[in-house]
Amino acid sequence: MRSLVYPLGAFQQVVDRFGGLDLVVNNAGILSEFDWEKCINVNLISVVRGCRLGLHYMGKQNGGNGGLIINMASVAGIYAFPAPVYATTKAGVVGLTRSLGMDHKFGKDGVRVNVLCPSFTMTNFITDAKGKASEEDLQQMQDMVEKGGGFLQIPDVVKGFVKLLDDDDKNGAALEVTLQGLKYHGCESGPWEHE
Ligand SMILES: NC(=O)C1=CN([C@@H]2O[C@H](COP(=O)(O)OP(=O)(O)OC[C@H]3O[C@@H](n4cnc5c(N)ncnc54)[C@H](O)[C@@H]3O)[C@@H](O)[C@H]2O)C=CC1
Ligand SMILES: CCCCCC(=O)CC\C=C/C=C/C=C/[C@@H](O)[C@@H](O)CCCC(=O)O
Repeated sequence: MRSLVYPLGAFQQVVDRFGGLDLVVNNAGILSEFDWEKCINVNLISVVRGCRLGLHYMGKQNGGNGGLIINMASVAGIYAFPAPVYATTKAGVVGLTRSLGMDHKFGKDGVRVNVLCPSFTMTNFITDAKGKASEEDLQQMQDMVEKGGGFLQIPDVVKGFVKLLDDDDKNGAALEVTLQGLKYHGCESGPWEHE
């Protein structure tokens, strides 16, 4: 996903084979605090690229039928997190989603955009984390895991994903997934919205 060539080819292959596109999930993500530019490329720039391709192929203004984009961010994109660059990329994905989910954009392209923000989930991401951030920060993360009651399992995140598929009235919203359950972080209106 770090260049346009491959994803563009993949999107076009899907459209050619299935006659259209209904759902885009921008899932790829890494922890890489030392090679931080790689982290920004994979976690943020690639997600912008995936959203733009999804809007290109699904957008009604381009002859598409509308659709849904689900971006994978993290609770680290909402609250402070010991890996600052990783957190920055995830906060960027949350901001991107909220902005793409504005009503006037949906009115034009008919594409709903949401973001899933899980907490610590036991996947290869965790078992491969050693060396991707400082020992001190990784220890802080482990302390957070223990204070939070442990790791989510993949089915817990899937529940949040399915909720986003179903809730078609939450355009632009972020859905937080923790061991305490699912919680929407809506699109708080800005100061310009107030009378
Ligand atoms: N595991 C966790 O604790 C949490 C993970 N997330 C996010 O969930 C998403 C999925 O992560 P996991 O499944 O947990 O980790 P994972 O490491 O098991 O999966 C990440 C996937 O991204 C792919 N990927 C990495 N760089 C890529 C690139 N340049 N181009 C194409 N694909 C690439 C990898 O091949 C891998 O399949 C990530 O965005 C991650 O930041 C969010 C919150 C918590
Ligand atoms: C509260 C914010 C949670 C955000 C979680 C994420 O977005 C992804 C997690 C990012 C880094 C996690 C690193 C975890 C480090 C330690 O838990 C790890 O060293 C423990 C080793 C786990 C194992 O192999 O059993």
